[in-house]
Amino acid sequence: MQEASVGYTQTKKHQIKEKIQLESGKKFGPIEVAYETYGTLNQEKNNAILVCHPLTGDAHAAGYHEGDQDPGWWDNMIGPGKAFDTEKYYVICSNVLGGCKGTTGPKSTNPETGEPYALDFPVITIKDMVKVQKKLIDHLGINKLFAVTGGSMGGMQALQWAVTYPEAQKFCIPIATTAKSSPQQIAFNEVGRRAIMSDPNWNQGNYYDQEPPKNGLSLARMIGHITYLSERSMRKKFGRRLQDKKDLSFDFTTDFEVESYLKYKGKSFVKRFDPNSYLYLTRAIDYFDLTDEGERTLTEALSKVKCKFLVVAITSDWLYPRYQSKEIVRALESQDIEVEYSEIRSSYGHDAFLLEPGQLKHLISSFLSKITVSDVLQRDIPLINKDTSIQKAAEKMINTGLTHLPVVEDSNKLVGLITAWDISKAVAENHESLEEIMTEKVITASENESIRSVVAKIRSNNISALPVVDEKDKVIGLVSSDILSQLADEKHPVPGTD
Ligand SMILES: CC(=O)SCCNC(=O)CCNC(=O)[C@H](O)C(C)(C)COP(=O)(O)OP(=O)(O)OC[C@H]1O[C@@H](n2cnc3c(N)ncnc32)[C@H](O)[C@@H]1OP(=O)(O)O
Ligand SMILES: N[C@@H](CCO)C(=O)O
Repeated sequence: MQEASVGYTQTKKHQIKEKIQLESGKKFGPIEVAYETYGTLNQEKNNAILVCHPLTGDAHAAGYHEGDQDPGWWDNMIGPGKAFDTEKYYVICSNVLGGCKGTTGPKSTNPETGEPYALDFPVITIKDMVKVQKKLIDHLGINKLFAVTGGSMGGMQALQWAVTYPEAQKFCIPIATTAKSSPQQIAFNEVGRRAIMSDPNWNQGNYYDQEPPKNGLSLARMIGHITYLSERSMRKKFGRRLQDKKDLSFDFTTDFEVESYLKYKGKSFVKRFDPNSYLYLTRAIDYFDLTDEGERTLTEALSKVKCKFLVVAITSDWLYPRYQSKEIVRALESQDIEVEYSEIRSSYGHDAFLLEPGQLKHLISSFLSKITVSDVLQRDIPLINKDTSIQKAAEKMINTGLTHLPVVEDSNKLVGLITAWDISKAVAENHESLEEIMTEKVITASENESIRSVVAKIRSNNISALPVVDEKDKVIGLVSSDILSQLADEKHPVPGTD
């Protein structure tokens, strides 16, 4: 399928009225959450992918806002035919707590004072960000996310989701990240923060009605940006070329292209970011440590996770080096948790997760294509037996929204299937018992069957849901054609389809 844009998008808002308990012990609220969604949430609400943004990202991950020249920050990854294919998945991205792009952060108005919070905003952590995202996901009525993903600080959030809400996602794809910030990462963040706080315009964070600390923020971004590139990519991009001059100036004006580039990056950053948010978000990154400051090992921290992992590192990333991803992989493997490790081979450095969509698409789609029925089946379904009244069966369908109910006997052994159509027929033809109308030769799926195989069954028999049974014909759950067709791999059409 050809890649395409999700088109025009709009940022929506969700209000969390109650206060939430922060990791610091403080309670904080109300909170407004800015978010965008792309694609369509299916009826079962099981095709949602939460994309968590990196340090300076926002809710606008894909598509265009009216009047904008540039698309969202991960537009090369999200859209029809892209790695996160919006023809299959419903992609959600929200601005983090503490951010400056619509979600409550230091520049938001404190309802108690009517003034911006500034430094009265509480120190927040990755756990707190994730807690707020969970409230948004609950609000959208999604019990279980198909996947949670993100790069850098987004990868930290994805890991934290798997630890805090083990039942809430099937797949976790952390990219170019770590299970705990290293001294070097903290050190760079601290230099950036000092640059902001040393700017006289910072004024202890109270600059919202005056000139903001632009020089400090710009300097912080210049330092940060160096860490997002690799030595090789800088050499390739700039060499020692001079900017708009033939000779060295022998003063402290801009001589080299690389200097000009960094100044440009710093200057453009201040137009889109709040200095206080930079302080708070880098602090949240510093505090990120799944081992809770050594209170438990990483293996212990990850011992309760339930999802499958694809951990992606970047070969030239010296800010979040590969060993940090491998630590996560080893800890998961030692717990027998299914994990794949892959590398983006790139000279771009840390920012390669924004610049190598081709490789990422290949890694992610081949990882997601390995899913089986067990990854998508709905386990919590009502079962009925032959003696259930037709009215009761109809009630169960209405209450659950399911159009197929397996009929079982002792120990949940499958003996038949009732569909909404059967119920209509029973009413029209005056049948009195389920036994008269149920299908006895039921086509079923097994837990480890591939999606392709089940889609083939569904299409060739023209049915829309299958009971999933174990080797003793005991019902485990139900899969519907909706999610299955979406996940079927278009590169390998399912037999019997055009
Ligand atoms: C909303 C968000 O952005 S979310 C988070 C993701 N975004 C970021 O991280 C932004 C910071 N990262 C970057 O800028 C990254 O380098 C990338 C990955 C996003 C962009 O990579 P590339 O497309 O290779 O762009 P590159 O780094 O070369 O920068 C290009 C810009 O620098 C300018 N530039 C290049 N060389 C020079 C120079 N010698 N002097 C001055 N400016 C220069 C270009 O004119 C261009 O300007 P424009 O962005 O206004 O068009
Ligand atoms: N360059 C990205 C990654 C930082 O880790 C950003 O600014 O968010």
